[in-house]
Amino acid sequence: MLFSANIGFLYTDLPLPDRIRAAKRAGFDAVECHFPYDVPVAEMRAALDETGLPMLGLNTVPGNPAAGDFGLAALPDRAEEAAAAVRQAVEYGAAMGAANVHVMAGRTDGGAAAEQAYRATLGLACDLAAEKGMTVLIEPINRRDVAGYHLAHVEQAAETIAALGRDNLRIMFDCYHTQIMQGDLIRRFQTHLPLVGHVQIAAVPDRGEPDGGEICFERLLAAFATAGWKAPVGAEYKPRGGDTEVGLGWLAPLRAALT
Ligand SMILES: O=C(O)C(=O)[C@@H](O)CO
Ligand SMILES: [Mg+2]
Repeated sequence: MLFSANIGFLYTDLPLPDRIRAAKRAGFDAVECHFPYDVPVAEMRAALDETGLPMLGLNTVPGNPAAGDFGLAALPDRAEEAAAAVRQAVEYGAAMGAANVHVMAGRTDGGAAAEQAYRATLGLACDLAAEKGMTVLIEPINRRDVAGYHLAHVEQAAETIAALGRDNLRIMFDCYHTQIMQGDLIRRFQTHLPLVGHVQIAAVPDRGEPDGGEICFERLLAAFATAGWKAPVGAEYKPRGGDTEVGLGWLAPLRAALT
């Protein structure tokens, strides 16, 4: 099993390009990020070239987090901002060599207008991403952490993907969020595997290192591998002690157990 360091949550004491270098030293096979936009893309590219790590993805900007925004794509009255966020993410992502762009939906009332806006933004994202050979990801996010998030269930993501009928639209299967909202992770993953573009893990409920809580990662990821998952799994957790290096004791044993 291969692992990707999510440098949005890991190594947060370092500048982003140095987080890529730290991930390489720690033995990760890939990296992924959240919002790299303040860093000149050439600096990200240089760290990726130097380490040889693939960049799996980045997020569209969330809007104004201080005002409670957690994405824009499904907000009917923010369509222009959502489109600009998509253009920015595809452009930056392509320059960095990223494989995927995660388009963040935002908090909505869950009504038809929101889903219509969401599909319109995703259609644009798929068109732009296709020109760069990139895939668009949509991620069901738990509503305990992000109340009102438009996309919270894997089946809803599958419905949206079916409605759009695009080849480059996939699910970000984040086991942390889906365990909280729905559970039944192994069956749900097997059922939706053809639609899954990326997998992420963290302990539940504390979102710490994947070495405890209510998920047995060894058995979960063994089942994912048996189902056919070969791409890296994203380590998207918040180190419990704050120090990423100190908390990395989970990586080698989990990798060894899965080989
Ligand atoms: O919160 C998550 O889970 C994510 O994967 C992020 O991309 C959202 O910021
Ligand atoms: Mg995630």
